[in-house]
Amino acid sequence: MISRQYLVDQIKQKKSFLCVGLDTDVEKIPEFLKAYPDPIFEFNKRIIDATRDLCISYKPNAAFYEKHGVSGLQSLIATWKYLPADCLNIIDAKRGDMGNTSGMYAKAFFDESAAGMSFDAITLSPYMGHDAVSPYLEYKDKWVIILALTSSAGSKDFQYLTTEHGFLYEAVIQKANTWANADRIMYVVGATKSTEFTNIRKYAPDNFLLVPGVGAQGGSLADVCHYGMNKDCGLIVNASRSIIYASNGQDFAEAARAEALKIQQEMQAELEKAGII
Ligand SMILES: O=C(O)c1cc(=O)[nH]c(=O)n1[C@@H]1O[C@H](COP(=O)(O)O)[C@@H](O)[C@H]1O
Repeated sequence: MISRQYLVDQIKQKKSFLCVGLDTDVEKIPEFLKAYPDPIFEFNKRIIDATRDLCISYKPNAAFYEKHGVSGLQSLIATWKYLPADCLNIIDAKRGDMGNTSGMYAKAFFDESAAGMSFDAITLSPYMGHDAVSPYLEYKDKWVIILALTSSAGSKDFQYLTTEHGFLYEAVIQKANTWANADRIMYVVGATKSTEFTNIRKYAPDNFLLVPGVGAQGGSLADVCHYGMNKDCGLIVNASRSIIYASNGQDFAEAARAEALKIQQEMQAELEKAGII
């Protein structure tokens, strides 16, 4: 299991809290890779080889694989098998269904004997409540990552509705933190919402936060660190397109590395500034 302490140690060792998003779109990968039997896996493999020392996590987004049906599932399984064991490997599936069904999704992504994959963590929608999340938390060595305040424009439609516990996204965190095994819950907070991090930290002072939205979506890493970092860092910041599509030529893996290195160096400076390393 990737324990909380292991994650903190990895952050200190690699001087990074970067998660590379494997949102692998066949329309965007270099042409020459299409000659390989599994172009998606071939692309991911080279991205992983080029970035594994610079990041502490990878996050394949299930949609980019499911889109291709059976072959996409095969690419996802091959990618999972190749993901480095020292990284927190997240399946970004944003599932959330009633208990019985959630149990099936949990098996699919957590139990290798079912579909051939066993990710360390999964993203989940909290909308259907406790029974949508608890089947995943029953896996003692796994993390769940609950959508709290997303980076999307549509976050305003529901997440900012006011409840007796504050905004809905605040109510989500307060409630989920009361559930059994809540020590294995992380929350998604978009980098585009950096000023809200102070608020989020009131309810989730110690939880790790998965923060997408830097790079292509324009969120500021400096702001995320300023408002969201805790004493252990407590952040896993994802970038997908800005890294993996830095180039679509023969040099795509080197270009991805250069982009990841830029982010890692900024992260190192932030960790030093906070006295974490
Ligand atoms: O759960 C997520 O990872 C997620 C939540 C959110 O609020 N915003 C968000 O962008 N994401 C995911 O994070 C990734 C961001 O990709 P880029 O915008 O290309 O860096 C995509 O896979 C999104 O689906």
